[in-house]
Amino acid sequence: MPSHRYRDVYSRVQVPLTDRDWPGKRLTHAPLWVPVDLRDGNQALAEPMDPERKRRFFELMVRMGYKEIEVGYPSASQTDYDFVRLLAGTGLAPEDVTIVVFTPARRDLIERTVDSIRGMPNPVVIHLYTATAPTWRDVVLGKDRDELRQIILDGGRDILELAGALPNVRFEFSPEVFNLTEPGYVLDICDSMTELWLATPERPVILNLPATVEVATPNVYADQIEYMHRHLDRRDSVILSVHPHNDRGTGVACAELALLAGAQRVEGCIFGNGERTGNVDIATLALNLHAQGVDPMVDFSDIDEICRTVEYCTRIPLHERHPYAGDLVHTAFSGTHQDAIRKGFAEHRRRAEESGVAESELDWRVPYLPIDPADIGRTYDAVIRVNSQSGKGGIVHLLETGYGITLPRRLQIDFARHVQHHTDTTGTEVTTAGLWSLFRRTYLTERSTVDNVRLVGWETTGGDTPAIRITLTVDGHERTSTHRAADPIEALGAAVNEAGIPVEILGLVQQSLRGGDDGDGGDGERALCLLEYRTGTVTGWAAGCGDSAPAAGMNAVMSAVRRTRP
Ligand SMILES: CC(=O)SCCNC(=O)CCNC(=O)[C@H](O)C(C)(C)COP(=O)(O)OP(=O)(O)OC[C@H]1O[C@@H](n2cnc3c(N)ncnc32)[C@H](O)[C@@H]1OP(=O)(O)O
Ligand SMILES: CC(C)C(=O)C(=O)O
Ligand SMILES: [Mg+2]
Repeated sequence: MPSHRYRDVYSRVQVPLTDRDWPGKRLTHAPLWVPVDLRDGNQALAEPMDPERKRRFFELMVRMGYKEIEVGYPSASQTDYDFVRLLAGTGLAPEDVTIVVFTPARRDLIERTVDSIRGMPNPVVIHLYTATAPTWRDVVLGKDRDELRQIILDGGRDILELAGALPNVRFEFSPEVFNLTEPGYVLDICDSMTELWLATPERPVILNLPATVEVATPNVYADQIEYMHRHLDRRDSVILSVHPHNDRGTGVACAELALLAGAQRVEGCIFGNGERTGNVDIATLALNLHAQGVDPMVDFSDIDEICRTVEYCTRIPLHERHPYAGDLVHTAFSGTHQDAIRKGFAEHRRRAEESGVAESELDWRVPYLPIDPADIGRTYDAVIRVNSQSGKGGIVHLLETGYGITLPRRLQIDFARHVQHHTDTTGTEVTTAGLWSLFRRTYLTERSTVDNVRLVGWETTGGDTPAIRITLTVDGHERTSTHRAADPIEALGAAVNEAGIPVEILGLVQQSLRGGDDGDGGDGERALCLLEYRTGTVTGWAAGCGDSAPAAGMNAVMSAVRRTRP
């Protein structure tokens, strides 16, 4: 790799701190969130959102409880301008939602931006940006440090002149590429802006410090933010905001460390759409807080609705492994994880019963699931799925949740071998219904075509000492025998032994069958008998279904008989 072409961040920008407080800090409350999906996210789409998509996205963010939303770059396109006008002219934005509009430092574009917000009943933030880093100054803008400072201050003055008197308007400044800008230079510009805009605690100025292109490990960004936090003038009149991108895949970490370092506000996109590798994902950030016991102050209780809307509006599908929200992130395929999750669920239910606290309110400690999927509106249906990586725990979980069957441990081990063979052979996942069907094919052989032993019928005979009469056909010959037995299952066992079939019943478990995907065990069967038997030195398992426990038991014995005869 031609890695020599790149320089480490320390030789590109001075990292201003040698001692720092942020490593000892903790996240204890949610920051101010500002979704920028309708501006930064939107400008990164191959097909920017049409008005209907913008509106749907906006309504979603309002429903979720965001109180400050960047809605567009009104001087960039008619769609963006019209959307801001729509908000100004309708009650689409609740009165407690602040509308942010974005503009470069160019008077004509600032004028258009201020035009767009006229009559807006909501609080408004006008967000001015200009890149400040050396490469941008030299290569893009062709300005030296002083000239650029002048452009920014001129832009700030234009905004003040055109919108300063509007009582509902506040100001935001972003030194784009803050993370590659000399700390002293960017600090001076930021202080000049808060002075120009007369920042006060009552009308604070937002200073938003972007990692426009992520270039360093998150600790470097945290140092840069802490430096600003410590040195900014009028600190109590500044809302310190961060805006990480995700070029190194560490946008979330940058935002979290920046919050430790003194940031109060985070701009990003729900699920992290945005230029290149995206803006920081504010859904992940919020749910990270939730998973630490901190209320994110945004409602993610219907994550599927959020996913559907974001996917529709951006036309970008969410990855199946996307933190918290992907289709597979609450699913375990691997055996030991499934085993742990199943035990965790059982412990959770038990603790809820014992404590009288609702399962949805109880402390969460199910292994491998960082949060309860139910918190974000997911069911437990897909938590465990079975393939060749799975073990008995997962298989048992699916049969338990799908059909209400609890397999005895030795049968779990026996059946897991059959499932393993099946999944290894097919190379595919097996569903709950598929497991049940495999279980039936393996253990319920009462309807086998190899029908050389059949139970014709049985009845209880009266008298002082009741007995049970069993009629069988064995290899085409009918034979009837009477047995003093506690129940018909024991009698049938004795009858088959007398017929020369050496099946010894070692034990049996009766269970009720609950509806699975196909409604019940099959053919209206409501009872299941699981039976362990021995023939010679070999032990095995058989099962029988029926509309009653005795019927299921008799069928289980016949399954065992047939399993011993080829
Ligand atoms: C990191 C970010 O996300 S920043 C936001 C980026 N978003 C967008 O660019 C989306 C919307 N942008 C647009 O629609 C257009 O770029 C417009 C309407 C703003 C401007 O369009 P145009 O006038 O055609 O200019 P163009 O797109 O080529 O922009 C480059 C010009 O803007 C200047 N410029 C770039 N940023 C800024 C800024 N913040 N303030 C002032 N001027 C700037 C450049 O120096 C360049 O000027 P030059 O033409 O004199 O060399
Ligand atoms: C806040 C602006 C300038 C931005 O989107 C960025 O720097 O990434
Ligand atoms: Mg950005």
